[in-house]
Amino acid sequence: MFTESRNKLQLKSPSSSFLLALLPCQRIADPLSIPFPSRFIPSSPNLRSKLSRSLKHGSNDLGTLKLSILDEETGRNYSVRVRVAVRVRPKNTEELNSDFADCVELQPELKRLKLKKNNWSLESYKFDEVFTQSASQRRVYEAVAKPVVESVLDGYNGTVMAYGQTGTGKTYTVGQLGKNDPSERGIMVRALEGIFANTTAGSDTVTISYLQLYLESVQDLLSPEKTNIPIVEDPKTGEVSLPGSAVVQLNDLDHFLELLQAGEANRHAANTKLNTESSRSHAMLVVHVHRSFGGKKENEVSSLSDGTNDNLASHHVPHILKSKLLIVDLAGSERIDKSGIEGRMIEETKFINLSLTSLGKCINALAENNPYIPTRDSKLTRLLRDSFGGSARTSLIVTVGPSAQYYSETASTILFGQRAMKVVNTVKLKEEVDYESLCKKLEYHVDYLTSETDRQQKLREIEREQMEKKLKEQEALIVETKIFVSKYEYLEKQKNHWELEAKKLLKELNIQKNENDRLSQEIGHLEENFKQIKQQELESSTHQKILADMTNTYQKNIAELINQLESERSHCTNLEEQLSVMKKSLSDNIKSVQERIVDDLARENSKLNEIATSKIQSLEVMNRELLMEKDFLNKELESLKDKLLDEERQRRCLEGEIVKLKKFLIDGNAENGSKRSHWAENSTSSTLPFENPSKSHKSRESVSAQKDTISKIFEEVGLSNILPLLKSEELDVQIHAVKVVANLAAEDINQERIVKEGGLDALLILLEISKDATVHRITAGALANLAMNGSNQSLIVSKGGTRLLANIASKTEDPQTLRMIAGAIANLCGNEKLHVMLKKDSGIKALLQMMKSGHSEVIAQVARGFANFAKCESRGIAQGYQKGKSVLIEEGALYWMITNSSTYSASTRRHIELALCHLAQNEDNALDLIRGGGIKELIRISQDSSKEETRNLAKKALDSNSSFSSEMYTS
Ligand SMILES: Nc1ncnc2c1ncn2[C@@H]1O[C@H](COP(=O)(O)OP(=O)(O)OP(=O)(O)O)[C@@H](O)[C@H]1O
Repeated sequence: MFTESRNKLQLKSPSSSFLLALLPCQRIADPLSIPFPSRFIPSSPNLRSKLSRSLKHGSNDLGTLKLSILDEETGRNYSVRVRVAVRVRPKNTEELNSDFADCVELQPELKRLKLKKNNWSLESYKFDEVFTQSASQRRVYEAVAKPVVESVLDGYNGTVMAYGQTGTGKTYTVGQLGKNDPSERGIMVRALEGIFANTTAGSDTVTISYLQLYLESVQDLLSPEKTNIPIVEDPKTGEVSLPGSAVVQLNDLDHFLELLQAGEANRHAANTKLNTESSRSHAMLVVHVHRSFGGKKENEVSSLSDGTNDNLASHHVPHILKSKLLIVDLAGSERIDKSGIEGRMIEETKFINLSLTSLGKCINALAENNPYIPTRDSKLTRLLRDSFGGSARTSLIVTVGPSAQYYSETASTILFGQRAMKVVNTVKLKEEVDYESLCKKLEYHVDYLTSETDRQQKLREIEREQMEKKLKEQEALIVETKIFVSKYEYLEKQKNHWELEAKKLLKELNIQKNENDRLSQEIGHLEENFKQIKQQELESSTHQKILADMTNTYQKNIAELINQLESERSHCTNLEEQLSVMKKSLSDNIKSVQERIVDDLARENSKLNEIATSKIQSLEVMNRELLMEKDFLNKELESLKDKLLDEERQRRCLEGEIVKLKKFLIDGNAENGSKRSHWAENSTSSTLPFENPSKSHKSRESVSAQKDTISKIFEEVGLSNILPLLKSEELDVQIHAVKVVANLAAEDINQERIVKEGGLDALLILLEISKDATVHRITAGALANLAMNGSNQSLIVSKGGTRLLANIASKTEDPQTLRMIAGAIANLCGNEKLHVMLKKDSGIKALLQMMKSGHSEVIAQVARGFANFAKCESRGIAQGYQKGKSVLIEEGALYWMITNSSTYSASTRRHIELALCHLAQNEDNALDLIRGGGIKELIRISQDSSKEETRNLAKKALDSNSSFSSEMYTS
């Protein structure tokens, strides 16, 4: 349960980075309408210096304390004034029964305390916060100590200290355990609660030491046998440490409560006239916080990676933040005569008053910019050296009693507080690179690339084997084709053979014909002979008988011959018939054989031709492909080898840079340290470091050189190496990579470059495929940042960015993600060329949907989007290239705007008012505005709006729009 709550708190923090990132675009819409979140640092140099100035000149609001966390030069070291609050203790029984009137009067709303000397003399003092007698312990913690604790979690040293006359409530304010009633818990317990809630067990460590300064001897309250512990000042950093004291690593809050109670029991206390439990020593709780970031451990999302500083976190370099929180419960100053003490207690009081006097002297010297600060006069001032005029962020609470009986003590406490308000510290971030984690990360990356190259090589091997197999198949096909060709040649031969056979038959037929002709001629001769014989018969009647016999013989011969002829004829006819049958069958045979052969041959031929051609072609193609593939594979192999060499080179280069950076940091520390020691050595004759322009300039140069080196490393790692990490299978790496890209995208100069190098595409793919809510939130933030750049806007929309953002918005309820998405779409609404696409890709619908989330920051972005959209539309109407009813009205946004124009925060209200006024400039929107009650709103805006420009816009619409005039006249 406990770990869970710690993680939950951590997850909130990264989102705040995008508040900063969104600012430049919001500035375009309406610079004064942007609310400052508590951890927000303005990016505008003017605004920053304005705020810084106002704080230096005594802005007395502890609520705005966080705004002073700005370094106009580096964002890492910065000057901040000691913050002072005053708390008045409720009257005790003695005071309630006494005749003394009150000498203090509070004006909490003005943060003023009036001190009445008598009825005629009254002086008024302004503090950063004043707490009345009824102020709760929680409120005191939140206003005084919480900002310091947050700063400690961010890597800066901090001090919270209570000062006041004895019995005025210092221990109550600081050290109260609240065992039975947690609402009574003092600053120490609440501070540790805050630290535990924002650190991760395992990767972060929290250790404490608890000490008291008694009779100028430092004694360990956790190990009381240790007395006279030496105070050691680091000659390089000036940091104070107590090497002999017990340092206990805390497990949880209960562990701390046990230690605190044990320590309290060892503290010197006594019963005096002014306080039955008067502390006779100054108690100091020292809390050391070490936080690791960017390493291999999970759940490391840090409250620090909020992009407010250009620190190692924003470069995704593993690093450790080391900071120290000092909580001091001073012993009370007292007048020996009034407190009624005696014996050893007089001695104690003298020591207490002496140390407090020397603290007062140091504060006076610092407040008056005195070059000599007498820190060595007492152990108390040596212990607190870093808290006043040093590098810690300090909050002081001064406690006073109400009674006029202690007027002079109260006045002295008030003056102490007033002087402390003039002291300015220069807080410094204590950040170290976690080289071990960084090296591990790089080694992991190299391993990954090596295994990836091996895998690619194996894939190429498999592909090559497959190609060889295909080649073998093609060779088998060629063999098959050759068989087909030889079959074709065999058929060709068959065809020739049958043609020769047909010619032979034709020859035989001709011979038979000639024989027939010869027989016909012979018959003709015989008939001629018969006619001659008959002639002779007529000429010689005597020879008739002979002739008759001869005739008979001849007739017989003729008949025989005729028979013979007949038989020859019939034989001939038979032969002719046979011949014709043969001829026919032969011609049929020849024809069919010829046809079949020709068909077969043609078919086979074309088939074989086709097969052969296609095989040859495919073989050629395959051959070419194989050659190309071989070339490609060779090139791939070469480029992979090159890549590997590049990676190796880059790794070596980074290692070199790390060594350089390490050296640089060591040198830088040494330089800072020597400066510090120089100041320490010369503190009697020189001014304070933050006030010496030349010294502070040097320190700025050193920090900016560090920053340059880190930027250089980043340059060398390069976007091209970071963008592939967006595709990492390791979610942690993916989240860190997208965070780096989002942070880079917050800078104007990076926005076009990220898109050019493929960052936009990578982010859109991530948004589409990732299922992780954190990735969605940071990616949407990165897109919101990129959408600030005009030339990126159309690319985001044309690549489907609006549709993806609308899709995520429809699936999430996380207000931070919705705020990023609404911010991105709001930026796109400021580009009139994209309005049609925004409507088409459901961008306007998504805004309307998100407004239902009810979350004020989301609604503020939605309202800004509507204002941007309406403003562009009204400009288009005025310039004549746009007409018709507003898309916002068509999509149904008007009713919400009219009914909510006076319900939300001031900035949201101003956006809605602006949107309504722009809509009212268009005649085509008039009817909808009238029907929806818009006239009433416009009249209200024209009178009440906090912005003159908006009031004038409303008046202009009401005056110039005839529909409004006639409607107003009628009603
Ligand atoms: N704001 C307060 N509300 C209720 N009781 C208070 C408050 N401030 C102080 N007291 C009570 O007043 C008494 C004196 O307070 P406390 O011991 O904290 O004073 P102190 O300044 O630490 O004194 P000393 O310097 O002598 O140690 C205590 O009984 C304490 O409970």
